[in-house]
Amino acid sequence: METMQIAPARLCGSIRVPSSKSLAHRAVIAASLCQGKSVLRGVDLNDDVRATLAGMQALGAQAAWQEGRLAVQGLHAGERAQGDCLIDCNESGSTLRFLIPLALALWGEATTFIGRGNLGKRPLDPFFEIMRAQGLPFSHEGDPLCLKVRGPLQSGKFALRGDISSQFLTGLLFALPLLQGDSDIELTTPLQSAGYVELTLDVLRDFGIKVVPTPGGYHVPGGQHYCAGSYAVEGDYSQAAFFLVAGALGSDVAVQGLRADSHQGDRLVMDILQRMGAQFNWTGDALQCRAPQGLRGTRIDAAQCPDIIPPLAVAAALACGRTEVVNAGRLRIKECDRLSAIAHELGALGAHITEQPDSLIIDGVASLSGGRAFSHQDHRIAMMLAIAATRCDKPVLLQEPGCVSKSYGNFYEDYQKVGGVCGR
Ligand SMILES: O=C(O)C1=C[C@@H](OP(=O)(O)O)[C@@H](O)[C@H](O)C1
Ligand SMILES: C=C(OP(=O)(O)O)C(=O)O
Repeated sequence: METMQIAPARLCGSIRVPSSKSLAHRAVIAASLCQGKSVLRGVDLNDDVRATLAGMQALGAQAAWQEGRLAVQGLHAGERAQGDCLIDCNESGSTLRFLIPLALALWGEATTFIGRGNLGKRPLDPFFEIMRAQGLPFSHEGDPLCLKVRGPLQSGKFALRGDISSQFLTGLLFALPLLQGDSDIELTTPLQSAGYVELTLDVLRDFGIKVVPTPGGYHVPGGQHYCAGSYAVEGDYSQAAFFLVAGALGSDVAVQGLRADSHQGDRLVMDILQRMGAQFNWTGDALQCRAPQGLRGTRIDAAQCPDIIPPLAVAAALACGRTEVVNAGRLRIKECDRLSAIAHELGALGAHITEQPDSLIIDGVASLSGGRAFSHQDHRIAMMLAIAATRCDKPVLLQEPGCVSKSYGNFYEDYQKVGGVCGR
């Protein structure tokens, strides 16, 4: 097992966060569905976005790098190669759940989705229900993932749960405009991770697609065409959260590349850290977080912002008093059981965390001790532990650090650039 030693060190300097993984997935998909050529600026080709790009290429899109920009030639319906299609999602839930409805809508033959890690164990039931209701054949093995599906998906009424993953809704919103008839999606349970659906609607609008929100869901006119254009992917708040938390814990890091008016749901990291006593300061596009009086515990609702809970747990572990992270059960169905991983791994470093079925109770301590900790092969757990190391008394010995490539391939380079001390 590979181990990285991360020595305690206060971070100091400025970093440019990678572009938003969520927006990059969406831009690549939308551009791939256009009839012409689109140019995407600022795409960070992490493992997940690479899987989405390769998946859209398997469905018939073409892509090439031109002077640091990604030129995407959309797929032409009816001109695709015939035969079965194989899509390797690697460990990306977004790729899998965004591309299943597209494969059903676009590909006449069978499509096989494969993947690794935890992906085969993450839920797909809302799509299974739709395929059953429409009489579409499918077969599924979870360990490792091997899902075979076959369209054609028909327009119409879709009843969809909103409280498992918003990614099912995003997948349908990409595919339904391509069908001949109109569709209506009715959410049968309240939508969680709703900010991600806002990002989907933003990108759809940018590529000329109309979706009409209705009281209980969405009306999606059929027969629409994605319009090619140029699109710039903004910086990622989910990744910035790690360095903003480091700032709140005494480091001096400026985070560049974020939009102050972003629609990313993980912008909530600023509101939550502010509630804990942190202050934010923008200088141009550089954002800095400080907490001169220290942090205090608070109540954090994870329902709309699951991805920022790992860094916020580090902030809470070192805050004064108790933090409750509630509505957090869905963290168990990510790349690992994140609720359990946060409690165990920060606990191994000296944090006081009690894990409950749907929540974490975190009682702040003055400092962490350091020691051996495991990433669970989950990028956000690895980055969480690196940020915790900035406030440990002794080094953190991080097992399996390489998983950061899922979303932030240069994480350790950036970490070292601002004075972090780590080596294999
Ligand atoms: O649509 C997206 O880009 C994402 C949605 C969220 O998933 P859930 O909707 O399953 O919470 C989030 O956790 C994931 O990292 C990215
Ligand atoms: C859960 C994540 O991504 P996905 O669902 O796309 O695998 C993540 O990036 O934390």
